[in-house]
Amino acid sequence: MIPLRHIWPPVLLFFVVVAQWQQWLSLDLPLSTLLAGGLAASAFALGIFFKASRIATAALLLLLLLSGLSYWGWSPSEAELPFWLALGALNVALVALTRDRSLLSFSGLTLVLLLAAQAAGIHYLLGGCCGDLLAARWSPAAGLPVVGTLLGDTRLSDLLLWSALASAVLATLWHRDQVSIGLLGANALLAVAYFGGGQTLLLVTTAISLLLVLLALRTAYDLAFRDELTGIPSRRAYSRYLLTLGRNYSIAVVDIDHFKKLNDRHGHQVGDQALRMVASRIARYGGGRAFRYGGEEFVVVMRGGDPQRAERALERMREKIAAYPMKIRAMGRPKKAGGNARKSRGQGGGRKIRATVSVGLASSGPKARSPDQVLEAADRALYRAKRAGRNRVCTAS
Ligand SMILES: Nc1nc2c(ncn2[C@@H]2O[C@H](COP(=O)(O)OP(=O)(O)OP(=O)(O)O)[C@@H](O)[C@H]2O)c(=O)[nH]1
Repeated sequence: MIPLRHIWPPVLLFFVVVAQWQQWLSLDLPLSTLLAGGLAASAFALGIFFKASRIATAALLLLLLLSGLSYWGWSPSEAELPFWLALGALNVALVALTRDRSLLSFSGLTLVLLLAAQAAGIHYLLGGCCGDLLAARWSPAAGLPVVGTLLGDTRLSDLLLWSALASAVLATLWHRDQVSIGLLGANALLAVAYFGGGQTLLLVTTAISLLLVLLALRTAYDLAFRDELTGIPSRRAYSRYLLTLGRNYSIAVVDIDHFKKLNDRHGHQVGDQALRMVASRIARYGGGRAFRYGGEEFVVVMRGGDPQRAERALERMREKIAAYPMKIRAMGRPKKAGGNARKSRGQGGGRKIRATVSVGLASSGPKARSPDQVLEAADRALYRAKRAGRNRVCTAS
């Protein structure tokens, strides 16, 4: 039986689409509104499917804004609109600071409920006791000569917007990933609507919806084609890349030497650290497109049939890896811990170790025509490099 959580995103999407369609027929909504709504709904559904709660929540906020403006007849005043835009931007930025999880989990649903309660509560307060707050102006830097002139009078919504932008920058520095950069972009676009007023709103919401869809697709691409540990393209990406090759190319197989020993001596975490270090150097100096083929094995594909050039690049890469003193952050638990495993944890942090690689290189030609044959020849060359003492590059004859 299909679990419930797999059913409700398409059902929700279906209702959103039907609602759009009905609205289109009955109210003659402009195509631009339908486009913005459709894109936001797609970003929401994709965010749910890929457990990208940051994208899904931002899309949900956008859907709420669009639904309010198009279906529920909400028409905020000139003082209200900037406030809601700035509050929306702050919420997007705060969500950008969180870690991705499923929006259908307990914490994800709690987040959605909190956002809904916040919107309802603030709407109620603005309609009742606190509407004057929107028009209030402060001079937070009064008395400070230069800063005071720069900041001038500040509204509540200004404060919210600056806090939103600062939080979005913080989220980008914290996560250093494309989703947080994308959400910073969404915040910048909201700032455009904030300063541009109601006329820019539809254009901005469409642009943000499109941005969220692209971010969701990029997330899906990375899930499929990027190696999670090292961040470089995976074996699946390698298979795809082969489809783009012409007649002349070289393939190198790179294998870390005595990696089992490194794992046993220093623990799996240090092994992972070494894999990341080696992967980044292969990607940088390998002279072609680098992929993690599996385990401690990498593949570099070089276009053009110049084996000498390929060999020079690989030789330089090998030297760079061998010369790099890798600082052990904190020693993990060795596999063969023996006695007290706890004692060994946390030791060795700050110590430096070095890893070396062996490389087998082969190029396309009369002997090896298909990529599989070239890879096989590179594998045999790698075997020779290992037998000859490791930490070297061998070329297929
Ligand atoms: N830390 C870590 N280890 C891995 C990973 N994938 C594979 N390994 C380890 O890589 C090791 C591969 O060992 P071997 O194939 O025997 O090769 P080796 O010790 O490098 O020996 P040579 O290739 O002959 O120099 C095994 O111990 C695997 O457990 C990973 O993602 N992380």
